[in-house]
Amino acid sequence: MVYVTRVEHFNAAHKLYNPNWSKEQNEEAFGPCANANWHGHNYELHVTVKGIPDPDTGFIIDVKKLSKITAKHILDKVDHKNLNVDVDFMEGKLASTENFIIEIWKQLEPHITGGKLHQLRLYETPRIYVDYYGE
Ligand SMILES: Nc1nc2c(c(=O)[nH]1)N=C([C@H](O)[C@H](O)COP(=O)(O)OP(=O)(O)OP(=O)(O)O)CN2
Repeated sequence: MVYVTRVEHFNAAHKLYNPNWSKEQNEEAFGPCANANWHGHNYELHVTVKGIPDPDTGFIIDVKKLSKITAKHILDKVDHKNLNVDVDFMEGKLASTENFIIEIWKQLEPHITGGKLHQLRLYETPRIYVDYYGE
């Protein structure tokens, strides 16, 4: 089994806010990321597909095609957008990195052909990232 990874990047704005909580509770939980404090991140998304290389191409999946699939189903919807307001698949979700990666998986996984989606890694900042394996 071989694992091939394509790295993508995008910029998006968000705030961390629980609508069921008071302003004070949100500030307590999320600090400067809460309430009206919209801010942006330079996200980096690592998409890893596993499989056996095709004997004719040597590819599990052509990473150029993988990049186009990711662009169509994720990047075109989130790049330069507000995750709390503009992104249909984040509607009703708290825009944490954890929730975001789960929703990205749901959008992307059905469109991966050839290999199988193995892992997503999403960097919110160079010091904060989450991994997700679809379970
Ligand atoms: N478990 C999580 N914790 C936090 C998340 C998250 O998604 N999951 N997100 C945030 C905020 O979005 C915050 O904006 C993170 O950015 P920042 O404070 O700039 O993060 P850094 O630690 O990289 O920056 P420092 O300057 O090193 O503090 C908070 N928590």
